[in-house]
Amino acid sequence: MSTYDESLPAQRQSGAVESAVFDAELIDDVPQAPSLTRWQRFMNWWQRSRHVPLALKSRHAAKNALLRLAGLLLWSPWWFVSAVGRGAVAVFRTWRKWVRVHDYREAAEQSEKLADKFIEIRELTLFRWKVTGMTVVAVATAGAVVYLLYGGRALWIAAAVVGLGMAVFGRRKDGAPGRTPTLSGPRSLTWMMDPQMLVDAFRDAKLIGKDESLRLVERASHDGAGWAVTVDLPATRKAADVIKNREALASALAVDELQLIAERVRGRGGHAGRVFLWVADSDPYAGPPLQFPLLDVERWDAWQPIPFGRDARSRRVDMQLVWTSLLIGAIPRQGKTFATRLPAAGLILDPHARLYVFDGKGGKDWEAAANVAHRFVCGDEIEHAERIRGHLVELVAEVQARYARMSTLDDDLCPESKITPAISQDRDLGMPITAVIIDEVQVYLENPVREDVGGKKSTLGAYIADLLTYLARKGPAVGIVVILATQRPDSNTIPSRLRAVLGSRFALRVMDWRDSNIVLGEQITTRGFDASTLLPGHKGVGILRPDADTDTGADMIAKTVRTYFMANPDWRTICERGRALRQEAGTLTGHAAGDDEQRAVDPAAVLKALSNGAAIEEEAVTIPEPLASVLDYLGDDLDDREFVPTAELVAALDVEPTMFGRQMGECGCQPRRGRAASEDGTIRQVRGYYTAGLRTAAAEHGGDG
Ligand SMILES: Nc1ncnc2c1ncn2[C@@H]1O[C@H](COP(=O)(O)OP(=O)(O)OP(=O)(O)O)[C@@H](O)[C@H]1O
Repeated sequence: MSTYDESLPAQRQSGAVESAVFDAELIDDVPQAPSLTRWQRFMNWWQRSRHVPLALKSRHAAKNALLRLAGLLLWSPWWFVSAVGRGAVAVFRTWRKWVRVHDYREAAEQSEKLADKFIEIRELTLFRWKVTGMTVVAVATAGAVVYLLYGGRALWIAAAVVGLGMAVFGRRKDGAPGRTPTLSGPRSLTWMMDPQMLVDAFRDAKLIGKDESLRLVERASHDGAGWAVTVDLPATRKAADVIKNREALASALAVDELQLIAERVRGRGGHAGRVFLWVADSDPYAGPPLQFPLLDVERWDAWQPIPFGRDARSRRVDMQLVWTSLLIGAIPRQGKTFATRLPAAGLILDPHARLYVFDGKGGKDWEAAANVAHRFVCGDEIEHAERIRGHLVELVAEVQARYARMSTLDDDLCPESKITPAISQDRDLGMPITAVIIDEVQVYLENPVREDVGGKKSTLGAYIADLLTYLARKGPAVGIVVILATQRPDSNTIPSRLRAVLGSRFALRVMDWRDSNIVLGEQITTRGFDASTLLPGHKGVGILRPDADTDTGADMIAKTVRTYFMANPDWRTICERGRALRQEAGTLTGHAAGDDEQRAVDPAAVLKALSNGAAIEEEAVTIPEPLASVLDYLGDDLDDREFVPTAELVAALDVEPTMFGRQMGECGCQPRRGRAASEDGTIRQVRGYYTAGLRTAAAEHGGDG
């Protein structure tokens, strides 16, 4: 999947460099292009010169400088008042400590000599109270004298001087803990005025240490519908951790996590510690639906990435279908069918593409595709599931035949034993790009009808899962694309062996983080992506995890995408256009051409293919650490014991307790209070893990629980 910006300027890497910034240091390490002309040389000098003020170097910088100045002026009274307030509190605290002889008292307490020193401390306290009283009287007298001699103005001047002193005393110290007090509301506005706010937010979110700082590659600036900034983390910190803990950073910046985009800057000009942050001014997924760009297109090439939606920064996100397969999961009414119809539309507009469309919902949503699909089944009865099984068996045989046919092609036409555009469009070879699109696939996968598969007892649903697994595993190389959509993304419905071979994933809102992991892949929540946190009102918004093996998915783990909207009449128009294109090209076949007859296939060959292709193999069980070690340690005790104290596990596994707790949480195991016998035999309440919870978590990760 690829993203590119049509409407916004690309993320700026070059640009002006600020000479002095609060706590942060600005750098400019992006290479400049070699100057050619005199004008370019002059501009080069102008941009680099220390003597030319930053604000004169570009219109953008001038705008930012003006905004910054306006901001400074606007905010300065507030800063002063709050600094004086902090100063007053600090002065009061210091005085209180002094008057109560705090340090002396503490030292005596620590050396357990408080009783001996009590009289001494009391005397000193009384003396300091007297000094305080005398000072108050002296100041009041001095105030009265000044007022009598010089009038009220002198008192105001004195108050201002004292206020200034308080402000200096109360100025914020670097690394002061806690949230930075500011006016409520998003703090993105303040970034550009005060990079220290950003540094504080990183500290508050525990992404950098108390004594660490950020290096701003470029000062925060307005970019599109939000504020952008690129920062370098301290040497020991990783950009991936910022992405992972985006929610904490969003909280520190007081914005919704959907508004905060954190991306790694990779390749040239990037490194493992460089993060690009973008905070949307408002909800980036609100507003009128986005129109599907292919509505205005006469035809499309299935080999081209298909427009799928836009990310928060309004950059287009495309989806490459050839070479991969797609799983779409969501709870009902979030836009699953609409999202599934987008890649389908791209394929429909390619007259060379062949479609197998199966709709388990049985409504009107896919009706129009019947006019263009080679195979079409709509309904959730047993007869529908059986017909689908027949069509999938036919397709498995077709995959085998394609492999056999490709092995006879010469190297010019087929250089890599893989389908090419030329092969897929050559009608004599009969290997068009073929998509199997199944909406509400769980309807068929859960079909309990008993089925005898090659002498083994199975169910119709399990057999369909095996066939789909084979197609998703072996099909992409010969031009088969599998697209499955489900409203029940749980591990029982979509077997892990099938999920494991579905390369691209798209999760609209789901019930909880486990379902999110099931659709998007294990551990994705720990990398900062959780589809259960998407908002119900955000129809059509989901997290896309592209196939890392495709060109368009190589550079990103996942991203939140707002899918294009294609209303039913537009969908029908696209299907009609697809039919007309096929009629013109002579490629209208199967159901759409009134031919529903299944090709004769050798069932034994299909069964052999399934077992040879290991489609019925179970996916390797990968239980993440430290859960795997905990299960290892408990062994048979997992069934015999009800509760294991955290202290016991920490000691047995020799791990750091805080980190252990966090990692167990990421594996889905939360510590609870339980009863355990201590060394002296007494029963005590301690924190630990119930073995039932450990078993459930293990099962979630594919173990036998
Ligand atoms: N990209 C989008 N932008 C705006 N609204 C959308 C988008 N996609 C879907 N919707 C809205 O969401 C509603 C539900 O969509 P859809 O029918 O695809 O949901 P679903 O998840 O398939 O539901 P079900 O599981 O009940 O079939 C639609 O009526 C549509 O108006």
